[in-house]
Amino acid sequence: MYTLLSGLYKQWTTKERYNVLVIGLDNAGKTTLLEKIKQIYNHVPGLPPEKIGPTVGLNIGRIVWQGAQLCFWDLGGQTALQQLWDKYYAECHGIIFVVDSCDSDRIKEVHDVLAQVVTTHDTEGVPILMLANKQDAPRALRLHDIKEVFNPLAVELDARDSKVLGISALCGEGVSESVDWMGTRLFLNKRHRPPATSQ
Ligand SMILES: Nc1nc2c(ncn2[C@@H]2O[C@H](COP(=O)(O)OP(=O)(O)OP(=O)(O)O)[C@@H](O)[C@H]2O)c(=O)[nH]1
Ligand SMILES: [Mg+2]
Repeated sequence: MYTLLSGLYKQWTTKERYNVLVIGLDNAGKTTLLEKIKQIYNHVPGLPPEKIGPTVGLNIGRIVWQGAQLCFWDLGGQTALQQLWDKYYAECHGIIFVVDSCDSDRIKEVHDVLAQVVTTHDTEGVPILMLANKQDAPRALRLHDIKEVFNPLAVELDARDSKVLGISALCGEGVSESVDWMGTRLFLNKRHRPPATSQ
């Protein structure tokens, strides 16, 4: 009886877990986004923006979305730290690539870094969401211009689910739409990248 009950309990409380990698150049707003996601879904205050410094290690945030656990891995974007990203590719179920829409000088760099990510074998078939962040700033490039950066990558992106969305991680604009898009794609891609389980 005990075994049966504990088995049932385990079944009820076990959740599918999906890992979402949050990457992009330094200063793009990845950690700000993670804090906003935690704030919206976990109803916790989140770190104030002025307390967020450049990421050197890994920040992890977990939320429950439609009964599944989404585990966000926010990595540092500085050039030297980008070498660490590929250690996480094989284990991630989705990728959020954050772009600083205010930094038009680094748009070519954004393209080159993203090109590397999408042409790496371990990210094959993984849904990828590109977020044009800082859309609240008056000098931000508009979504249309940012999309042009991704057009040359269309062939690589074609074989997977991908989307470009404009957001403001600081204000929260577009953040839950981004999580919804990613969550839906993680479920749809389940056969290709099965979720882990966690209690
Ligand atoms: N205006 C505006 N500023 C933002 C937004 N998101 C982030 N920032 C600012 O951009 C700067 C960098 O934000 P972070 O979240 O630390 O950037 P990051 O991508 O995590 O940077 P690394 O950890 O170095 O890779 C901070 O000054 C943020 O306040 C946004 O949506 N709008
Ligand atoms: Mg960071």
